[in-house]
Amino acid sequence: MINIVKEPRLSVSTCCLAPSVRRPADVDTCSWSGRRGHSLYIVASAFAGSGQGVGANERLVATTRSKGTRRCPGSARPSVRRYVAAGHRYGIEEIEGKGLGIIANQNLEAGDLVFAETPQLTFETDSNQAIQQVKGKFAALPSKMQDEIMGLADAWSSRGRKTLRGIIETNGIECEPAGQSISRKAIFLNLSRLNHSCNANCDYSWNERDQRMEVYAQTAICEGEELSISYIDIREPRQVRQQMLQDNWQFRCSCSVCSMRMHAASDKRRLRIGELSALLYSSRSSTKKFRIAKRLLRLYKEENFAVKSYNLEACKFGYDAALELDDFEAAPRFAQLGLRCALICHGRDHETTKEHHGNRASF
Ligand SMILES: C[S@@+](CC[C@H](N)C(=O)[O-])C[C@H]1O[C@@H](n2cnc3c(N)ncnc32)[C@H](O)[C@@H]1O
Repeated sequence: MINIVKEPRLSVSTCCLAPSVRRPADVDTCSWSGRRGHSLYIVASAFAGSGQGVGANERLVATTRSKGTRRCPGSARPSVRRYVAAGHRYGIEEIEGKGLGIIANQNLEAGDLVFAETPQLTFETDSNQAIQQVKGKFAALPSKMQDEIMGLADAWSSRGRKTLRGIIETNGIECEPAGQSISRKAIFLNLSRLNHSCNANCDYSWNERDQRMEVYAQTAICEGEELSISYIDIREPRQVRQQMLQDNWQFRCSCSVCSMRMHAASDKRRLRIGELSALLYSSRSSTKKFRIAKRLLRLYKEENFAVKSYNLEACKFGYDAALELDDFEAAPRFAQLGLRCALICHGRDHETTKEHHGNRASF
């Protein structure tokens, strides 16, 4: 999940689909005039049935929020109609200034699976033929699915005229087993509605066995709160983050971190976090890696990072370094924390979680 090479996590950022001038070509043979646009009539994609995702072609229906449930302080939202599938943990609705977004329909705990979704369109991003491949696959889809895909946001649309290329740039998301270079991306109908935050409360994890993307809550979330993911590596100061989001998704981020008036301390911390994270990979000394891992864990806590993939990375390095240093007190602590983070990021059955289970069990 972590890109050490600081590139956007969402969107297609390859030579084939994202040339140095990132704006997709105006003339695109797969252009669309936005027939349905941002309609609130959404048909969910097919799911490999965890019971927590939306079923294949299940229509999302309007509901109103149930009364009398726990609410987060300050999360009161005007009474809105939600478009949800009955019994699901989230709904899709209009969010002021952001287009559509996803809202929690119930209180969630860290590690809860919010939904799982199979991709509608996959493509290789390291192929010179990437855009042709996407167009070919798109053309082969049923027209209803083409409509659904063309109903997704296009950050590059001009006067409401969307292009397939713009939609892929805006919504394409990597789906590779952890640790592999990103060369396969996909379009998902529901996942694509998650907006960005520089301290997101959700993260996504590719489940290679079931060939589906899973979205996990990273912290406790109250009913009515917006669910968010991070489109970029957030270990950057505000100005860099804002520039990346503007360049790649055409919006100015006003998340809780970006809108802090006193952001100097956060910027300083994130810069340091970025430097230390890079050092984890470049350093050859186990002693140094061990110290960096511990320092990073402290900084993530101070910066209140909700997403646990960064902690998971630090735990993995810390655990390996502790073993190399024969530190049999620290190693199980890293293993224990790593397992907790893996469960929150990836759920029980993921290979990464099993690896951390193994580490924990060896003590
Ligand atoms: C992947 S889409 C997310 C869903 C989108 N809001 C929709 O209506 O389908 C990305 C686009 O959503 C909008 N967006 C995402 N996060 C945002 C944020 N934090 N603030 C404002 N706009 C945001 C931007 O227009 C961006 O190009």
